[in-house]
Amino acid sequence: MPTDIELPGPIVVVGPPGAGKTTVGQALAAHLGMEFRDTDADIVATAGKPISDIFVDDGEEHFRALEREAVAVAVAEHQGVVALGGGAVLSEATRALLANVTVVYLDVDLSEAVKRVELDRGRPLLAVNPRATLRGLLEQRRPLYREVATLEVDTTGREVADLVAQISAAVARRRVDVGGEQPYPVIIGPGGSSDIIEYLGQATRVAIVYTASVSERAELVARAVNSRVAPVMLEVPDAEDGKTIAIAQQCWEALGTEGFTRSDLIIGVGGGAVTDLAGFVAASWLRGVAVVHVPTSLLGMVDAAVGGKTGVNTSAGKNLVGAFHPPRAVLCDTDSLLTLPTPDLAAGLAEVVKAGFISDPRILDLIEADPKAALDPGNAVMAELIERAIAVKARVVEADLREGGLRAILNYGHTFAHAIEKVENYRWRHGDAVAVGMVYAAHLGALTGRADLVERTTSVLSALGLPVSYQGGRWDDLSEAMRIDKKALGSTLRFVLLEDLAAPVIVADVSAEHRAAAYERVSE
Ligand SMILES: NC(=O)c1ccc[n+]([C@@H]2O[C@H](COP(=O)([O-])OP(=O)(O)OC[C@H]3O[C@@H](n4cnc5c(N)ncnc54)[C@H](O)[C@@H]3O)[C@@H](O)[C@H]2O)c1
Ligand SMILES: O=C(O)C(=O)C[C@@H](O)[C@H](O)[C@H](O)COP(=O)(O)O
Repeated sequence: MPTDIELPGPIVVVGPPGAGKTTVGQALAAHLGMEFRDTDADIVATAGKPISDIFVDDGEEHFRALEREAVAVAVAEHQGVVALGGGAVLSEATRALLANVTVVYLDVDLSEAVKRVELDRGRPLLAVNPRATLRGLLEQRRPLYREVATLEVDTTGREVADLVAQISAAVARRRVDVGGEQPYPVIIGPGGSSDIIEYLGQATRVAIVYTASVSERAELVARAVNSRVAPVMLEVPDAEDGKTIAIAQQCWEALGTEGFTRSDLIIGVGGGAVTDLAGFVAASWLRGVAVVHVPTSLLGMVDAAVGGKTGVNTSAGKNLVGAFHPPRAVLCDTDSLLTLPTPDLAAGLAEVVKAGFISDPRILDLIEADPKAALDPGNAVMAELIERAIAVKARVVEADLREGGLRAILNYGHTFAHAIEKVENYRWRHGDAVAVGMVYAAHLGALTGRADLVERTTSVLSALGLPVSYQGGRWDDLSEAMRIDKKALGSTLRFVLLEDLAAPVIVADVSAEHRAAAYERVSE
């Protein structure tokens, strides 16, 4: 995948002897393409003798002072992975050096720690009776490791590769570049929203559009912005209630009052509804000011905030008023996902599944292998899914921003989904509607002689707890709602169907009989 890894500074690895700081630290550094550094090795180089000799000749206190100095230098200079000696956290001054650093605490249970250190007898504090000594060390130091840790990982009985995948997903930021006429980065990873300061440009005024549900996230962004400009906070109604022309109008009024000019900036902090609205306000104010999206929902990260489609709903249908307006950057702070309710995580995964069917079947394999992991924001599987889905969208929108052709494939399942949303007065989650819409499209595909992906579609969506059917007896309303679809040409409806997995086509000749028959099959 065409992605880079960005680190928010060095990653420091701490933990007791036998936890695997060197082995895991080196493997993590290799995986991230970074350098590995070990403060014990730095101390040996500075002192010109082995650590055991420093303990014997100069005493532990002297060693801790050398260690403090080595940690201070490493944290200030190094951008890779730094492993500290097991006792480094004993010094309060050393712990203070770790206050604003990403620290991974590797833990291990006593028996496995004993086994591991018995293979490595060169440790001064473990020369005699390692089991009792280790037990004492673990009891004394565990609270101190926890005090400095950003992430705690139990290494007992686990493979190094598995640990590396978990840690890198949890601490490293990834980047997907969206190319095309107006390129921009999508940054993915924990804590990413604080990067906002890099994307303020020349702005002397900044407006943050957000909903009450994510006020803490908006506050974090506001604090970061505030070091340059005091932002105007524009709280809007939640979800689709905020995606209206009336709310856009209120935002325009606020921008007018604040005297927003073309060099100023709008930031959307929230789910897809907020980023669609904020993007539309930015696209229309003075015919276009910059917008940075900080999506807080999974669906916002993998789809809505990326690609430059912005808009609001009207009484005639979903997203019928809008503009193509690419953002300056998209900051996917995956810490946000920790507060997102599971049904909203699942709804976001519906768009990820879509990316799997239209372009990247590895997504489907990953979800089918472990649907629970796919729904777990702390799991490396979810991190990989986010990145893969964004990469699919990036490759499509950079080739066809204004949906002249290819981009329509991103609408797979959406003709029926948007009809459900309209008929349900926008009270259905978008992702839930897309799930049912994909089952409908799979039936249409099978009915029209293409690949039969109905079983795979329903099973992968059901595994995520997503709906796969819709109530019967609503065909007239639904087919009326489907008439106003942005893919339609004149009175001809066009559907995205799959010739096969990852082989989408845009089809204009789906008969009324097939459309109605697919509804019968998807209805409960
Ligand atoms: N522009 C595009 O390309 C594009 C693509 C896909 C979807 N969309 C649009 O995106 C919208 C759907 O996005 P969505 O699923 O994010 O819905 P949403 O914006 O309505 O958010 C869903 C719910 O989650 C809450 N929420 C968001 N982040 C949270 C967090 N971190 N913690 C707790 N609660 C949180 C919201 O307040 C809301 O109640 C639809 O309007 C859809 O049309 C646009
Ligand atoms: O980005 C696109 O293009 C998409 O179609 C992505 C869809 O997942 C998304 O729901 C989008 O908002 C639908 O666009 P619309 O043009 O059908 O309103």
